Amino acid sequence: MATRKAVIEVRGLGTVLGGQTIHDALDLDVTEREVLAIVGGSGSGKTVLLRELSLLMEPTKGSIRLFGEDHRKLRGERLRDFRADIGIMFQQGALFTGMSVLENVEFPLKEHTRLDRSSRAELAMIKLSLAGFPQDGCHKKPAELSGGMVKRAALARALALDPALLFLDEPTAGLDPVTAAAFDDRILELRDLLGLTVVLVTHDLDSLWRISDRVAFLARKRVLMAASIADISRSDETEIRAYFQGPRQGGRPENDESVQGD
Ligand SMILES: Nc1ncnc2c1ncn2[C@@H]1O[C@H](COP(=O)(O)OP(=O)(O)OP(=O)(O)O)[C@@H](O)[C@H]1O
Repeated sequence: MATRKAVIEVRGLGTVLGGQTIHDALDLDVTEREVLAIVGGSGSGKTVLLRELSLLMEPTKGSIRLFGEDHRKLRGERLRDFRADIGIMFQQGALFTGMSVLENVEFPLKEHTRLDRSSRAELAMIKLSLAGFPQDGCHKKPAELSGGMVKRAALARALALDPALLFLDEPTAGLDPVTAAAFDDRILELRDLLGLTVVLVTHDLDSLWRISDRVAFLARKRVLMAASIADISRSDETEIRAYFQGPRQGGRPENDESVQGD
């Protein structure tokens, strides 16, 4: 099988925020069409890492190569182009509350393309449909939507510019298990259909088993281990054991056949 290209290569990343070291000498690779989940205890720096990988925040040290390009060389127009190739779904959806769902999904198209209004609306409807958002709800405001619908609208907006790379911050948080599983399945379908590379932060163990190809476990300010969820959950590292065998996790069978390898 042909080797897959690296989409993200992180080397020696360091982050200091408010005098506190969050990451130190952190390395991570993500390959094309991979679903990589970032996990770790609260405050281990998952969201900060996601923001750095998605070019929303500059690390203090080290390099992030995206599609082979060093983030430090991305400026002005080039940075704008790169940002357009990245879809981000924030934790609470981060939809504009004063706009309808359709206007929210149209927004990036308005910012980054010269499409006219009707073409924008047409494309936005396609993205909403890809995200599984019901057509008849597209004129609703975010406050009128259920949690699951907010996530789907936010996903549609993240897909607006046909990104190659999709970042999801706790996509299933706050969803009931059935809605969460349906959302996970949608992510996998989109990965296959659109050839996306997906990086997500999650605390949802069901999601980890269902969709991740690999899991990067953050502890001691770095990626302590990056491997399949089956391997990670069997690790002897103290932090990993504590995380997966904590009182709320329940554990998983040794040979869970629903798990798909690389
Ligand atoms: N803008 C900021 N300024 C100062 N400190 C920050 C800033 N953003 C995050 N931090 C700190 O960085 C650390 C890591 O935060 P982060 O949100 O990445 O953690 P996390 O692993 O995503 O946690 P959780 O699972 O609880 O969401 C925390 O101690 C947080 O207080």
